[in-house]
Amino acid sequence: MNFDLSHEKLFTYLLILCSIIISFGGVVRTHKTTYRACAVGRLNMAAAAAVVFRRNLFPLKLGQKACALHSSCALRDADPLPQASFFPPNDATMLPPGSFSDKVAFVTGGGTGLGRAMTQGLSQLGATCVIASRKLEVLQKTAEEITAQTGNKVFPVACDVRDPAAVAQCLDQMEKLTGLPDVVINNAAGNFVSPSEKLSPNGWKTIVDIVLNGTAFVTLELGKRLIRQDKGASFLAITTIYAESGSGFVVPSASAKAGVEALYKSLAAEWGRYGLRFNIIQPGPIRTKGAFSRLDPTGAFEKSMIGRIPVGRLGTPNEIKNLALYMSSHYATWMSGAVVRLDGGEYVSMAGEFNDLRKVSKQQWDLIEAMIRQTKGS
Ligand SMILES: CCCCC/C=C\C/C=C\C/C=C\C=C\C(=O)SCCNC(=O)CCNC(=O)[C@H](O)C(C)(C)COP(=O)(O)OP(=O)(O)OC[C@H]1O[C@@H](n2cnc3c(N)ncnc32)[C@H](O)[C@@H]1OP(=O)(O)O
Ligand SMILES: NC(=O)C1=CN([C@@H]2O[C@H](COP(=O)(O)OP(=O)(O)OC[C@H]3O[C@@H](n4cnc5c(N)ncnc54)[C@H](OP(=O)(O)O)[C@@H]3O)[C@@H](O)[C@H]2O)C=CC1
Repeated sequence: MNFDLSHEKLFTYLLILCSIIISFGGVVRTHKTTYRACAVGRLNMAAAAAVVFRRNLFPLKLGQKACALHSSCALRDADPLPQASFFPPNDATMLPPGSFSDKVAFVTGGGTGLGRAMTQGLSQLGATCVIASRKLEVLQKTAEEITAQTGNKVFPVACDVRDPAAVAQCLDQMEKLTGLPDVVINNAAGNFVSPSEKLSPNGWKTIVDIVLNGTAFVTLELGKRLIRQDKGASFLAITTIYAESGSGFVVPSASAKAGVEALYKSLAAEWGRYGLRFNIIQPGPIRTKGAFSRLDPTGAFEKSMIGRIPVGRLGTPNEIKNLALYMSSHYATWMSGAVVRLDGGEYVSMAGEFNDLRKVSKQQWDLIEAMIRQTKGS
């Protein structure tokens, strides 16, 4: 019998064995690294298997704790590249105080991640905010925390944007609480990575319903009400850089986000006459629990993702906040139909045919140049 076991395979099998031991609650030492299973019960096995998967793709640093697939664990934090020190994020709120005094802002998905950061910024600059999503407790907690910080009211309203009747009810509630908004941010989304051949019709529908139909229901219903009251407003949609390129493994999201961009560009053209502006932000990767737990649950891809961002780091929620505040403010009244990419250069970095030549060393360049110069004729 031919046992073709390379060192690499043996190591993998050893790790799988370790992961099984971990799943029974143990602590295992391999290669001077201590892995403590961060999950309990049934999640133990999945977490440990994820560690094995990740380790085989991108080795963990010695001493780094494995923490995959469990909500009680902090998200992993892959190191930025050296050039990131040139580009530190500036999290301070950029616009002058009072920029949104007497304004009302409506933010979908405002309880978590980027939506929460944008709500915090709007509130800090004087806006009264209404945040809407499915989980009322999450919204309530965020609303209390922000109000305590800024002194301005944040109203939580439960709403599943997939349901047009629920959207109408939510807007009725907002009208009673605050009146119609001056600023609307369509930020709610759903997503998960999956090979397209594994997608069920309901998997497809769920994402398209949240992202495209949800944005359309909110935007059309609010637009009609604003038009009836002859009130102007700024609409902003949060899409993604792959809305433009498309992307495998997130096909429903890519399709729905592209639809959102078409919706917003179309309405910018049609509804300017009613005092309504429509703009789009395409963020690159920003570590939020919502996104990373569904798009890189093992943490295997974070390092390579950072590697292709010219600025050498992920974005921060506050960087999106500052751009969103500007685009929604009275400083940006001439901006409509705009699509602004904020991604540390990731999109162009992935697009350029020759960009992998960044990996070529100085000595290799000398060699390459010499070879090219030696070539005569064609
Ligand atoms: C190269 C690697 C790159 C790594 C990238 C890392 C970082 C990120 C970088 C860039 C990010 C760019 C864009 C990000 C866009 C985003 O939108 S991020 C925001 C993500 N946030 C959320 O998704 C929050 C809300 N999400 C949810 O509530 C749920 O995840 C869900 C969207 C599934 C909706 O929940 P619910 O309504 O409860 O649906 P169900 O659980 O009932 O599921 C509905 C159907 O979908 C199927 N399904 C669910 N998960 C999967 C899966 N993982 N794979 C395949 N199918 C799935 C489920 O089975 C249901 O279908 P059936 O009824 O079974 O047929
Ligand atoms: N983080 C990133 O790297 C990137 C994010 N984006 C975009 O940024 C936006 C925010 O994402 P992020 O903050 O990272 O992730 P989150 O998961 O934190 O945000 C998504 C929000 O949408 C809400 N939501 C989901 N489904 C529904 C629904 N059916 N009805 C109402 N609300 C819903 C969720 O609240 P609840 O569960 O209470 O309903 C949640 O607050 C999204 O549009 C996303 O596509 C784009 C590119 C990169």
